[in-house]
Amino acid sequence: MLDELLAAWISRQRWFGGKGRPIDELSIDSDVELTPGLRHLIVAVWQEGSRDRYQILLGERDDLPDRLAHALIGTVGDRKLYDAVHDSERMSWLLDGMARDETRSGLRMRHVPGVTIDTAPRSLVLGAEQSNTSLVYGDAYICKLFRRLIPGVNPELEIITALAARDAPHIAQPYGWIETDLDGTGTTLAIMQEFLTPANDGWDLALASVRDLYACLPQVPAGEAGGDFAAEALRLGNATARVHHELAAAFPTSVIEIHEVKRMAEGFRRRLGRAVAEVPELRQHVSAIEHAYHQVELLTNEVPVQRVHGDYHLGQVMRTPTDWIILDFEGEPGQPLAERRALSSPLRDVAGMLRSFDYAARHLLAGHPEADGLEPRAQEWADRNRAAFLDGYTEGGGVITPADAALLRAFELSKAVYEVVYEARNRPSWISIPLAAFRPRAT
Ligand SMILES: Nc1ncnc2c1ncn2[C@@H]1O[C@H](COP(=O)(O)OP(=O)(O)O)[C@@H](O)[C@H]1O
Ligand SMILES: O=P(O)(O)O[C@H]1O[C@H](CO)[C@@H](O[C@H]2O[C@H](CO)[C@@H](O)[C@H](O)[C@H]2O)[C@H](O)[C@H]1O
Repeated sequence: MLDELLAAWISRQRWFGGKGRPIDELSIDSDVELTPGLRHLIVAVWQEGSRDRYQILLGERDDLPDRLAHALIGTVGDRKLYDAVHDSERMSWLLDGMARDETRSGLRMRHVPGVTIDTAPRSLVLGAEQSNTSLVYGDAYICKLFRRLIPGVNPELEIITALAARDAPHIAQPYGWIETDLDGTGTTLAIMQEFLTPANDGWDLALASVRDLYACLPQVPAGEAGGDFAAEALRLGNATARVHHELAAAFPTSVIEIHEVKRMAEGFRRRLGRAVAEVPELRQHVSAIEHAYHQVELLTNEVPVQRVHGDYHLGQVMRTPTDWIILDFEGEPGQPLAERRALSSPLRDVAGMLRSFDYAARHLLAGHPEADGLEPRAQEWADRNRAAFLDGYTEGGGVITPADAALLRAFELSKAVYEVVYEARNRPSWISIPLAAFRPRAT
């Protein structure tokens, strides 16, 4: 009964990674009471022979107040069951637990040594388009609850604690975390960090700039439009290079020898093969993409690798009054943990952000009645900000040599392939944005 209710509910959640595929079965792997009226569930969702596990904080009440009506999952007996992340009373329990380093029903709640947690703030669920669920406590903390669980320490926790220990700039301070054992392995369930305020998401800032440019009549060059973003793109490039430097200092680094570079191209091809099988629109671009991947096989230099961000885009960076802060070092949601923690070329992150400038420029064109006329403006905005970001990256000490062009292009295309699948699953009306990346271009 509960499993059926959860299966129907989970498939509608923004953070559910298996959208677009029917759920064959949902089973409850663990169900523990944390405190009266609050249960922690780990459920296994079976789809087309594969299993993903998710965590759910399940609230139970006899009556559901109006403020929680939208969180209702269903009624079992005379109890209302609901998504407890929306219940600030129950969510105080997590904050208290981290403040006191408590362990309850197998959940270990911890704070970063030396930090004192204020337990007074009440939580609100952040309304962001997310692969997880974030609770904001007052204007002090943001606690990200990972929805899809993968056994092991989350790379984001690993990275931000290592960078904070080095007093690295451009990160949000970590304050606490929650973990449990999954398949016998300590597994991160949540991470709590400093809540940045006032601060603006890079995506929102970039879109404001693009809107300004489109609205600017008579048309002026992007650099002369009111909301030009290039100075910010430059600063962001600079911050990115500094964080790459810190990551290289905090974790081991290595190189991919020339004879192994071929394997990188094979990795790109495997992802392409899987993507084409899922999204047939990609098929017509395969030979152009393959051509770019082949250039990687012709590289004659070894490739330096290190820990990287892994899913770098404008939605992962925030501008505070003083600086750019980089968030969400957990890699691409949906990839195996080993892949997300693997050393990679920092060019992968550079490529991710370059793609994001294209996204910001093109996102307002999808469905726009004047899309054709605005297309050159979109290209101009993207080119200008991509170039500024690259300048900032090298100014900040990042290394991009002429020989890196082939690898950077391959990373960009591989990211676009990932994005096509991501959009097909999550936002089909956006799919034209990453598909535009496969058109021939000058740079
Ligand atoms: N430390 C923070 N301070 C303020 N806002 C934050 C912070 N961390 C994340 N956010 C907001 O939450 C959004 C989603 O966060 P993110 O870590 O990218 O989650 P997800 O991995 O689920 O996408 C960000 O785009 C940003 O708007
Ligand atoms: O932020 P997440 O870790 O959940 O990342 C996933 O979702 C992103 C969308 O929210 C997605 O990013 C794509 O869309 C962005 C605009 O919404 C754009 O800035 C990015 O360049 C583009 O890749 C990301 O790929 C996905 O992993």
